[in-house]
Amino acid sequence: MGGSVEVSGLTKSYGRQNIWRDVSLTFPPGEITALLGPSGTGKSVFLKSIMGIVEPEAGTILIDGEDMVAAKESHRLEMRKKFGVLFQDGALFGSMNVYDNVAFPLREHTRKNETEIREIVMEKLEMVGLVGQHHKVPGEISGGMKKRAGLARSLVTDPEIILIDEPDSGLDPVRTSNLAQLLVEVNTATDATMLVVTHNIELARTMPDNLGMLYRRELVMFGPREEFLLTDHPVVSQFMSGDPDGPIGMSEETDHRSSELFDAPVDYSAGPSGTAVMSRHAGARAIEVLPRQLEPRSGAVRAGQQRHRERVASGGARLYVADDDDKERVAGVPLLGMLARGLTIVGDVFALGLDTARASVRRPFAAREVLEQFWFVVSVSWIPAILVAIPFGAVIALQLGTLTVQVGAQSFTGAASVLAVIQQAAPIVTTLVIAGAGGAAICADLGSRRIRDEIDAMRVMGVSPVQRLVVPRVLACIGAAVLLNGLVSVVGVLGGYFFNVIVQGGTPGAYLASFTALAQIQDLYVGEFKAVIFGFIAGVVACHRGLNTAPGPKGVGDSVNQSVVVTFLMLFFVNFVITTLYLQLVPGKGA
Ligand SMILES: Nc1ncnc2c1ncn2[C@@H]1O[C@H](COP(=O)(O)OP(=O)(O)OP(=O)(O)O)[C@@H](O)[C@H]1O
Repeated sequence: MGGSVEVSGLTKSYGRQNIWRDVSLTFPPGEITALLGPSGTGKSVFLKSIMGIVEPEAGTILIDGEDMVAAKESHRLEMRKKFGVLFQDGALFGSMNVYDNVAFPLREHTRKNETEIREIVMEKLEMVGLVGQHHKVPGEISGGMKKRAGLARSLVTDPEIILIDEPDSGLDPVRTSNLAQLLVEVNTATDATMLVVTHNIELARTMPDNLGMLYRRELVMFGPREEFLLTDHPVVSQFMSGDPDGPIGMSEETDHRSSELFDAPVDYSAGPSGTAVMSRHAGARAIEVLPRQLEPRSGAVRAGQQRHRERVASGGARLYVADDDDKERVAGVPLLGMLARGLTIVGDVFALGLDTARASVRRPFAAREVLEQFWFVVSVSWIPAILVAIPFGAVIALQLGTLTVQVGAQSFTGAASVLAVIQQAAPIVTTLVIAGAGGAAICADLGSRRIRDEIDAMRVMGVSPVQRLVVPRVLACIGAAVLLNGLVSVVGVLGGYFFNVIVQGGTPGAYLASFTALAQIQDLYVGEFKAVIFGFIAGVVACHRGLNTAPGPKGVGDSVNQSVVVTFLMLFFVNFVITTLYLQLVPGKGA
C-alpha cells in the first residue's frame, strides 16, 4: 500500500500575501485524491509544501509519520525518495535527452546496470507513448510530450506517493482522458497514494476517490467523491459546473462570499443503479448525478478504490466542510524591511557558502561538470580581464610614478606599482570581470532552471542542487579567478613597466631593484589568496541568486542584477578586511 500523507494546521504566506491557512487533511494511502481550486489559490504551493521545497510558517506534514516541515534538508532528500512528481511543464532537464531524463533517478539512486536501466526506461516510455522520441532533447518536443516524459520519469523508481501538478495542461481532451486512464492503471499496478492538482472538471469527476478544494485562503471542503461531487456548497458546485455566476469571480481578491446558496434546502433522492441524485432548489444548478468512476481497463480490482468504498460504506470517510466565518482578515507575515531583507540575503549566502564548502569534499565529485564550468567561465572572462588589466595597470603606474617623483622617492616606483597591481588591482579586477561575465551567466542559467522547475525536480528526486550544481560552479569560479589573477598580474605589471620606464623615463634597473628590495613572496600569496576568496564569493552569490530567482523572466533579470551588485559590495568589503589583516599580521620587508 502507498505511503501516508497527513497534513495538519498548514499555513503559508509570501510576504503580506497569505496563501492559505490552517489546512488539515489526510490523503488515504493507496487512494487517488484530487485537489481543486480556482487559479492562484495556492494548489501548486500546497503540492510543493508536501514535497518540502516550500517552507510553510506553521503546521506539520507527516510522510509515513515523519514531519517534512521540521526535517533538515539532508533528511528531506531521503524522504523525497518516496515521491514521484510530475511538475506542470514536466520539468525535464534541458541538457539531457528524454531517455537520460527518465533514466536519471535510476542512475542516481540505484545500483542497476545500464541494461537493466534501459529495460525499465523503455517500459515506462512505452507506457506513455514516447518510444521513438527518446533521443530528443526537451526543446525538440511538444508540451504534451514533455508532460508524458515527466510522468515516465516520476514512475521509474516505483514511488509510494505520486504527486501530479495539472496533468491536463497542454494536452488535448483525448490525451487528457488517456492520461487519466493511465494514472488509474498506474494506481492499480502500484497501489501508490496519488495526489492530483487539477482544474479539469471532467478529470475531477471521474478519476479521484477523494476531492478537496482550496479557495479564499482555506480548504473549503475535503472528502470522498461520493459526497464531494454531490454537495450543494456554493463554491464547490459553481466550480464543478463551471458556472460563471456565483461566489467565484475573475479574481480571488474581488470574489464575494455568498452563503445564500449554501443555506438553501437540499433534496436528496435515490439515483439510477447505485448512484445518488441530488437536486437543489436554490435556482442556479438543478440536478447532479454521481458520475461513473474510471476503472482499470484490464478489469482488475483497484485496491485503493476497494478500500475507499469500504471506508465510505462503514462511515469512516467523512466530508469536511470549512466553517463559513470570514477568513479574509488573516494577515500574512509582515514584509521584512529593506535592511532585514538585505541581512537575510547575506545570511543565506553565508549559509550556502558553508554548505558548498562541506559538499565540495563529499562524493560524488562532478569533475567533468567542474571542468566544463571552468572552461566556460575562463572563456567568457579572459579577454575582458586583459582589456581591463592594461589600462588599470597603466593608471596605477602613472599615478604612483607621478606621486613618487613629487615626494622624491622615484626609486621606489617599481615596488609601489607592482605591489599595488599584484595585491589589490589584479584580484579585484579579475573577480569583477568573473562576477560580471561568468557569474551573471551562471546566475541566469540557474535562474532559468529554477523557473522551469528543474531545480525543484532535482531536489524532489533526492539530488542536492548544492552538490550537483553549486559546487562545480563555485570551484570553477575559484579556479578561473586564480588563473586569471596570474594573467592579469602579469599584464598589469608589464603595463606598469611600460608606462613607468618607457613613458615616464624611469630606469629599468632601479625599477627592478626597488621591487626586489621591498616586495616579498607573501605579497604574491596574498594576491592569490584574495583571488580564491573572491572567486568563491562570486560563485556562491551567483548561485544563490540563481537558485532563489522569483518566477518569470523578470525574476531572472532581477537575480542577475542582484548577483552582480551583491558580489561587488561583498568584494570591496572583504578586500578591506583581508588587506587590513595582512598589513597587521605580515610586517613589510625592511620594516
Ligand atoms: N515563490 C513565490 N513568491 C511569491 N509568491 C508566490 C510564489 N509562488 C507562488 N506565489 C503566489 O502564490 C499564489 C498561489 O500560487 P500557485 O501557483 O500555487 O496557484 P495555483 O492555485 O497553483 O494556480 P494555477 O492553477 O493558476 O496554477 C499566487 O498568488 C502566486 O503569485
